[in-house]
Amino acid sequence: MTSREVLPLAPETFHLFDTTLRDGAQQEGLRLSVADKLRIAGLLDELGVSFIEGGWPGANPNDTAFFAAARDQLQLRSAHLVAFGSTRRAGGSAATDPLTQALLDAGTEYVCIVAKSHDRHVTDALRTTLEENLAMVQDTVSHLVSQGRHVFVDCEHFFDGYRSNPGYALDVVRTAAEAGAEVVVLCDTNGGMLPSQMGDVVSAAGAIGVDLGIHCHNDTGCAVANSLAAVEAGVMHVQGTINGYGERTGNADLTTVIGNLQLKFGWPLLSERQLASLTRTSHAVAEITNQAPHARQPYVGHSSFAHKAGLHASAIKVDPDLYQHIDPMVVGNDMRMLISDMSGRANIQIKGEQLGFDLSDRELAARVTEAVKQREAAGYSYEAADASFELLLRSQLGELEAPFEISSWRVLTEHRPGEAEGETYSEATVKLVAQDPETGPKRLAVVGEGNGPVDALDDALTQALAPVFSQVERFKLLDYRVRIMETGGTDAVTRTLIDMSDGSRTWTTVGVGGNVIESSWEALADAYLHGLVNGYGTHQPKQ
Ligand SMILES: CC(=O)SCCNC(=O)CCNC(=O)[C@H](O)C(C)(C)COP(=O)(O)OP(=O)(O)OC[C@H]1O[C@@H](n2cnc3c(N)ncnc32)[C@H](O)[C@@H]1OP(=O)(O)O
Ligand SMILES: CC(=O)C(=O)O
Repeated sequence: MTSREVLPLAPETFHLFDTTLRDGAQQEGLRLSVADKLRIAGLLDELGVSFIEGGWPGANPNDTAFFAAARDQLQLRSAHLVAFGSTRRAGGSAATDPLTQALLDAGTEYVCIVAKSHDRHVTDALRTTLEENLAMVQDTVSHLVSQGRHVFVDCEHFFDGYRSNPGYALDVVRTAAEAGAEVVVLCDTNGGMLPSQMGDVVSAAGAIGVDLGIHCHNDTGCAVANSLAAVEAGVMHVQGTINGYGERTGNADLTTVIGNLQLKFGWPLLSERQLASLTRTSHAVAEITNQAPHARQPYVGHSSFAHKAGLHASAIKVDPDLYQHIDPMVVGNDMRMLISDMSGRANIQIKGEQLGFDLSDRELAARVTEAVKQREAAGYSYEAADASFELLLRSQLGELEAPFEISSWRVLTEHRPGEAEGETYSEATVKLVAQDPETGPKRLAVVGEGNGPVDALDDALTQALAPVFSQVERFKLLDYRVRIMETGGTDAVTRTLIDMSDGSRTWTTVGVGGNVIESSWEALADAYLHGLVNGYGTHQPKQ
């Protein structure tokens, strides 16, 4: 881990400003209810951000209701809630502007208003004069200050505005500062900047002598880098969103910004405990917003500390720092070792150790590595299927005492004309021998039903095993993924991955076959085998 002191600024006066609930909610496909917003605000407060921008009161009933609910229900420990709005309408007065009043009615101590700072936006979008826009900034900020609010001003399109008319863009910053804004935030609204272009512009605004903030969008893929460049140029307030949610390509991802400020700049912005909640917060917010987590997200992604290549694993075995820029635990993440055809002995040894097996014997590790490579060549993929890898390992070690053996299975699917649209129905027969721990081998033959062949096989397998292993009734098939693939030659093979759960843990198996039923059956049978071998579904699972 490298850490360096970047700035003379005191970290304790630095603002981490989260706008997930306002700009994050501007993302396509993202919709937050009042309850969602309250939950996310609670998570952000626990994480330790300084400000939580909650939305635009008066712009829509949901945001207005959020601020009303926040007043009654939200008890923030350290963060301040911020209401967002804009400068008053052209030609009006802040004192009588309905949206400015709604901002005050939100009842927050802090407000953030967006102001135009690009001359062409003033003349073409606002359709007013440059002087009137300055008057709008002055009037709105001073009115809000006179009503006891701490005011931040977002200078929209500041960087494009500075390129078009630097004097005017700076006049907007100066006007906001003179009217009482505590922080003037330079916004890369179109997200078109590059890190090397930030410093000079930020320094020019800094010469005005007001505290500056930065708000970057990610249209060049540089939102985080641009934010850090602005911090290096002297801003003391960074705006961003959890997981980089936001309009178009999103905002600066605050999880990455925090990781970098704390672990690379060496600023203790969050406590150790708060920093260790970064991954959990990112995933919890993804869950609430119903967005799939981004596996390769820096610091907090599922793959951020996942190692696949054999050479990497062999060095990691000596010292994990050799292939990791930080200790993943610091941000609440974890190192994962992936098993694949790119594995060498070291991957297998580390993974085996994590699963509780001693693979220190080089020959044994080499034999398992070879078995993995052979099976991967045949179409198996162990990267996501830890449970199948564990079964392979047990079998290679001669430690697999199978609690059941399949004698045969069969599945039929038929279409039955019904009263309306008819129905498709599947029936499966499974014959097996279960090793009853008390009475010995027991031969069982069962017919299962389902709305599809895999469902019917699952039903039959559960029914067949349940008389001997009642815990299988807690096993539930959670997810089922099929992929048709070519392997070396001309024949296609089908690979199936199955996620199974017993309610408290989830495991994944892989099956491969010449058709979808065959591969599904292998993954399904292995999922039951893995669950039983490990004692899942019982109250006291084997360790
Ligand atoms: C860069 C950003 O992301 S800023 C945040 C943007 N977020 C949003 O727009 C989401 C919430 N917005 C809304 O619900 C609506 O746009 C509202 C309620 C704010 C306004 O709705 P409407 O009154 O129907 O106006 P509409 O959205 O069509 O146009 C915006 C108006 O605000 C004006 N306006 C735009 N920016 C500003 C500003 N900084 N200060 C004052 N007025 C502004 C526009 O000129 C336009 O005026 P017009 O009605 O005279 O044409
Ligand atoms: C204010 C804001 O969201 C922007 O300029 O992008």
